[in-house]
Amino acid sequence: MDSILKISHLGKSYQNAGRALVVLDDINFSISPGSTNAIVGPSGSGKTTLLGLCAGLDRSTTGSVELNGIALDKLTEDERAEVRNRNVGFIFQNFQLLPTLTALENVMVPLELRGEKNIRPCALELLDKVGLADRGHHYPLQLSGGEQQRVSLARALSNQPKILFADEPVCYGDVDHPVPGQIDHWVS
Ligand SMILES: Nc1ncnc2c1ncn2[C@@H]1O[C@H](COP(=O)(O)OP(=O)(O)OP(=O)(O)O)[C@@H](O)[C@H]1O
Repeated sequence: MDSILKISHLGKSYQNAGRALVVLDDINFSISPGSTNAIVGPSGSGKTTLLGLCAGLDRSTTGSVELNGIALDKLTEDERAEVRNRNVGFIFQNFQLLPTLTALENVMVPLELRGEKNIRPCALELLDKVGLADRGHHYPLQLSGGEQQRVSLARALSNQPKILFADEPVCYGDVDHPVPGQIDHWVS
């Protein structure tokens, strides 16, 4: 496969109080398998919007997204969710951890939703990979920003994604715990 992600003539507008705000207009690029890529731009330029479209979290206004050979624009919401489930890991800018669940439980949620077995040891192994095996019983608010981000990374890796999207991945540095080498494609 030439590209794991192919974006063609992508556009996105939001409607605010009856007025259209054009955030993305005619965006074109491809991401090669095995590569690490960064999307860089000023605040408000549309990076989060673009990542959401690439990951199939949202629909574009114009153009197309092809993820791992699948044209997302032609799919229903449920079909897109299934494609995300099988292909995508996503680390949100604000991590989106569930505040009433512990770090371990947060990582267990997607495993449980997929009906997997042995979810506790599996989630513990993922937390171990990001250096947080001993913090599984902590709630998100009891963790630092970088630790919360690593819990979010562990959760994002739980479906062994083919492509990992990370919104603002460098706001917390951690040289001791780089992203595990199992990820083939990394977009941030
Ligand atoms: N759901 C929405 N409805 C209306 N406007 C939105 C929505 N989401 C984003 N926008 C607008 O789209 C623009 C791009 O937002 P986006 O979050 O993609 O930018 P960004 O480059 O990720 O910004 P930052 O670096 O500050 O996080 C902003 O002006 C924002 O106000």
